[in-house]
Amino acid sequence: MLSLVGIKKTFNPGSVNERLALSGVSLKMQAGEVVTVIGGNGAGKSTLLNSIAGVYPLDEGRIWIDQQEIQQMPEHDRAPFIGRVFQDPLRGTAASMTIEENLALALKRGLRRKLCWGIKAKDRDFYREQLSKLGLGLENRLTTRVGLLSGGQRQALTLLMATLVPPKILLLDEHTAALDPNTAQKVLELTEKLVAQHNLTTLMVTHNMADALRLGNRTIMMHEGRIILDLQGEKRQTTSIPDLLEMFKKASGQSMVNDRMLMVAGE
Ligand SMILES: Nc1ncnc2c1ncn2[C@@H]1O[C@H](COP(=O)(O)OP(=O)(O)OP(=O)(O)O)[C@@H](O)[C@H]1O
Repeated sequence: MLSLVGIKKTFNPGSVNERLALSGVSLKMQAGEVVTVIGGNGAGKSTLLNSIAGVYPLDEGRIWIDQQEIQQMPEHDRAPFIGRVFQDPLRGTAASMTIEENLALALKRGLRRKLCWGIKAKDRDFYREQLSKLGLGLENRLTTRVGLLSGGQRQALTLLMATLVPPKILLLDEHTAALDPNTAQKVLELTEKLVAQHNLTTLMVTHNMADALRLGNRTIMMHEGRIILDLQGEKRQTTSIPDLLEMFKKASGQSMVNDRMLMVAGE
């Protein structure tokens, strides 16, 4: 379904700010597979997701989604089949537009036709039905500007928008990290529900080791731009958080340091 072969990316090559972000990443995912991604600061997790989304050109490597080779395809051409949710709740929605206008935009994402702003009664019924699944009462606030919503409400709406036209692949980049623990839990539950409902092939970066092992069916660990561990099946089911930290130490020769992970530990 998704296939990455030998992805390499260095930022600012040849300058004092040169940063090796991906040093030959290969990964194959089956349709419907949900892979959680963990690793220390600067391991290359976001760069991996950005490479799939086409945010910047790769130095080397090839990417296929289904039979289509996409590494040369510009970001906007990939957008119709890639859903994304970022850490920052402000990024996925347009603050000055209403909830229904945001949903109308999301619905047209997959269609190559001009935007038409007439929102019909039939569309509103559909939006209400979809919003009611979030359990946040947003179905009664279709004409509320999104800028007035809380971070958690915005992130739930972003998730709904990213999956309204089911994407071929869903990329979640620490999408609950900026939320308070209760809201983060609700957004995670919603994520599981939407992913299961559409059987979405998903890559989810998280700093939360428990979530990494509990959610989805496979966990990859990154370090210095490489995948150093790929856990699935029975082995994953019997792996604990201390096991995971030990595996990281063994594979990388270092202790895993991730500032957001430490924040969770301190809660
Ligand atoms: N746009 C960019 N310009 C320059 N350097 C970048 C850019 N994006 C990432 N990097 C660098 O590439 C490396 C990998 O960064 P990346 O954000 O992918 O790591 P990460 O695993 O997501 O880390 P974190 O958990 O800290 O967010 C880091 O050294 C980072 O500083």
